[in-house]
Amino acid sequence: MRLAMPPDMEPDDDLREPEVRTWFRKFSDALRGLKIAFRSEINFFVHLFVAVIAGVAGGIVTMTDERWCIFIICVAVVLSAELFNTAIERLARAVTREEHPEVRDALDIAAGAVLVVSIGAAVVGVLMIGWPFVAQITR
Ligand SMILES: Nc1ncnc2c1ncn2[C@@H]1O[C@H](COP(=O)(O)OP(=O)(O)OP(=O)(O)O)[C@@H](O)[C@H]1O
Repeated sequence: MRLAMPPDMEPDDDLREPEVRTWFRKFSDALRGLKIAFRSEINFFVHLFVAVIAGVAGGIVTMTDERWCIFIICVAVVLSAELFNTAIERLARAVTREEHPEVRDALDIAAGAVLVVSIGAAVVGVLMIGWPFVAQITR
């Protein structure tokens, strides 16, 4: 079966070679995404600020390598969730600027994902850094 060609498509459009993207190009596109997200979302600075404070407190209580790994994974997971949330917000805005119940659900679900990992990371931070830090300074 031959599908009808969209009106804005030239006859040879579907025969063109797909663009070969180098690893350098993919990497620079990913860095561009990071830059856009960090510039447009205050949430990243809030997460980074909390991470820096926790990192300094972690340095004071002298954590083991394993604990540093858990700390780094927590920070990476929270920032990744925030990046996905930002990406979904951008897509939603591109799809429609009108009120839409399913867009609302999608945005709220994405925000819920950030909330879940943030609470998880906060609990890990309190158990692994907060309490040892308080114990050390009140000794
Ligand atoms: N097109 C839409 N239709 C229906 N509800 C929407 C729509 N756009 C946004 N909302 C609602 O408004 C909320 C905030 O959306 P917005 O994209 O402005 O997020 P934000 O204020 O930048 O949030 P965040 O702090 O997570 O980045 C969404 O969680 C959703 O409930």
